[in-house]
Amino acid sequence: MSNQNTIPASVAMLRVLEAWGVKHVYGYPGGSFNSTMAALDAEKERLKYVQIRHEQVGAIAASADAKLTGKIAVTFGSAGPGATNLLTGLYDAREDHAPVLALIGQVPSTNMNYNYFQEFAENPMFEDVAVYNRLVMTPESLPYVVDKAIREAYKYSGVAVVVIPNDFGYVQIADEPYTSTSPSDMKKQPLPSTTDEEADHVLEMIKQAKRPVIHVGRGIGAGGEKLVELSKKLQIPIVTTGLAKGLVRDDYEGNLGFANRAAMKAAQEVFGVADLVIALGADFPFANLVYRTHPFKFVQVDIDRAQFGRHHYLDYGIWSDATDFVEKLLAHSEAVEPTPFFKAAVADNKNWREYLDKMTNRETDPLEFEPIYKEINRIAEPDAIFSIDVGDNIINSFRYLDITPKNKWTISSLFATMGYGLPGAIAGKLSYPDRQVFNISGDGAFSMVMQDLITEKKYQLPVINIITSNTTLNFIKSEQDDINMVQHSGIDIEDQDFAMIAKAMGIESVTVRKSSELAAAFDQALAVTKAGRPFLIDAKITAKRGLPVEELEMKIEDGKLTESISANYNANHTLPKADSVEEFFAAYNGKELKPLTHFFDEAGVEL
Ligand SMILES: CC(=O)OP(=O)(O)O
Repeated sequence: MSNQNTIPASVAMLRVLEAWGVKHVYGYPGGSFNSTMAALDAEKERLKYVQIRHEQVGAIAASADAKLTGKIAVTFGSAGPGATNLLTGLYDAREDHAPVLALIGQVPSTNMNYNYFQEFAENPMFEDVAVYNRLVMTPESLPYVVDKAIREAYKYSGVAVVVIPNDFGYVQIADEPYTSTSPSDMKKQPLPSTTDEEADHVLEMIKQAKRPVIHVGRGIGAGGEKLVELSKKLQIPIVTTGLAKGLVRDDYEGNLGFANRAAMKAAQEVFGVADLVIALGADFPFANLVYRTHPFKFVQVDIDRAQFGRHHYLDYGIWSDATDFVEKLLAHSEAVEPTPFFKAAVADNKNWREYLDKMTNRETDPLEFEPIYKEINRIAEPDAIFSIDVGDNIINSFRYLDITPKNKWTISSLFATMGYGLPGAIAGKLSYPDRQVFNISGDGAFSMVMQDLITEKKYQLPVINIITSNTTLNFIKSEQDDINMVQHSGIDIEDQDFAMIAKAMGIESVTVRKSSELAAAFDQALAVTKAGRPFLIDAKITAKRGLPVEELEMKIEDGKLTESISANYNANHTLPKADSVEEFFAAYNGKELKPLTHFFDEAGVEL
């Protein structure tokens, strides 16, 4: 090595990240991470260190970054609490299949196994969350292990963990590239496709069905328009999973939206009468609730055969890319005459979407949540990025936010990590500095991470933060309602003046209490963020529940459809009582809403 240039092992490691196109890393320093901190300083022209104020925020930001970009995102924490604080964000990444690299500080190798300050066996803790989980054993292997970790994170769309004894980072090693990234690394795997026989088999099943429904997930990718074509051609309504929102355009009359808890009425009702469900690139975590309500034939199309039968026993499984499946069905099928069932589904959908429009256009004093979404939609640019926190905003944004494939939006879908909105928005703005970014958070979720508003200030990230604040964990309150808890418990939270908190951090802000104040607040948010500064709107809303369409139950017996409200709903002591479906709708401002039975009768659907 004598006549060869050398560099610190930690610098060699960061150069591996740079070679993989990493532009920033999220973390907070600690003594056991100082060799990497020194390297981050040395490499600061090429790799930005983003100083978050809690490791959990860094790990969630990395998860959101990877979900938004599809590329490896990096976070770090030092030994002990720095490492343990990362876990929640790393699980978030694991559950949503995001490639994330976590660099973990460890005490110097010379002190390991002496119960040294902040020392603990870190790898066992990360065993469950990680697809790759290694302790670096020599300084020379540090950059290699990190390169391998990135490859594994990409391969398995998961979390790779590298634990680094601090002293190794200081050791001079040969100045070599340590990675050989090439365009091939980013090549997409060839996707499985649908055979002619499979397409014909499913078309035959569709012909035999009276009420087929397509349940599409994000596996449809860019194939939304093709799916719309198929839906029209075969007269099959589309129900989406939450994550497929925006992939099939909302203004298509046959797109009923999503079923179950965060649901649209027509989707819930039509799903409730389906006799054939085609799950298309969909991993639906509420399948146990929705798929098991009544018998139907089930076709599953997925690029991962290991998913077959995961949510429902299969009548027919096709190992295929979703869009390829749609294209094959288009090529093999003849157009179907308009069917009464499809007509009824479309009319039901129209009735519901008109109700949603009405709800956003109302004047409300005190403020209710729906008009806020009207304002967001008004000022949102066509390619805006939305980071939405866990809680009612998930349901409400599914229902009320206008999203097209030009937008990006990110949520914590399977892990449902409260405190996701703010870190997600930080990631959005760092990775897409030219795009408008919204953070939409409830007061409970926001206050779990609000110290990191200062990060928006520090890096001048012009995020529009909207805090829907009702001093209640409203989503959890609904869950308590749904199990008829006699007394709500633990869901009241103290009011906080978030606008004042923002101001104390040097961030401009405003408090809104009625809908007539919204337009001015959102205009101000637009002006301030266009000038390159973050803004916060503290929207003091009521703690009302949106119409819980998941309480609607369909039954077909003796050739007759009946629709009712679940017995559970009416046993509830806190929600508005309703003796009929019509009364139920009226209790939620929906006098004009009609049950599916009405649309079946109108269209002459024969059962
Ligand atoms: C988790 C939760 O209940 O959040 P929200 O109050 O925003 O619905």
